[in-house]
Amino acid sequence: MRPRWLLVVAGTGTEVGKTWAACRVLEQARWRGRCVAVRKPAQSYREGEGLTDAQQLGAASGEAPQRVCPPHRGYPLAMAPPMAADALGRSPLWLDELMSELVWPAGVDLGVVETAGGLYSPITHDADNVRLIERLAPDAVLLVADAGLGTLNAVRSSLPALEGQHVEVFLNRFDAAQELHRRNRDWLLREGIRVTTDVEILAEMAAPGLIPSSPG
Ligand SMILES: C[C@@H]1NC(=O)N[C@@H]1CCCCCC(=O)O
Repeated sequence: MRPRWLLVVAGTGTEVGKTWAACRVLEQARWRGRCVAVRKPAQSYREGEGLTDAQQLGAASGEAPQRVCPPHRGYPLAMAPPMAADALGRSPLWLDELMSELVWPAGVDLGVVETAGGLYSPITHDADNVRLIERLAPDAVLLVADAGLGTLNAVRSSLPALEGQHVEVFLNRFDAAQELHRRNRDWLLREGIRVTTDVEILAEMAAPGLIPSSPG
């Protein structure tokens, strides 16, 4: 059963803070009494280096990590998941299989899918995250980018890959005291890009369908 609102959390690259942002969205929606669920179709990680993405996301959504990412889709090697599968001698990943494993419980208000790596990073042997997002046909995409130097290129080169999607850009690690951060935000806004730097309103931005319209 499809969630009422399906949000993809994608990134301009790896380690820009996708998991952190996804956790904040899930927590905010839960605080508002919404039923949430999160999926990471495949993940790779450095073994012994803290919590995996699925563990962090599960803590935020209240789900077991193995429901967030099936254990056979977890690769203890920091590479794109299909590359890690090759390197570990495990079977190849196919988009159709990942899609069929994405199962949602009934009655979910907000379903979040977190991608792995940047938009053009391969997620399976036959697809990158752009294709995964096309197949998911989400209600919105939260594109997470770092707020510092390189932001303009990272955001502007990612957006064409998301043509046709409703995109909200979140500038992570934004520091209003830094002129570069402020100017990056203003530059993107001036180009008509929807940008937020405020983590407190992330869920409202990324999932406006969660806020019930007032009667009358
Ligand atoms: C280690 C990170 N964890 C995860 O699940 N995905 C990241 C992997 C990023 C792969 C980037 C491949 C590339 O674009 O070169």
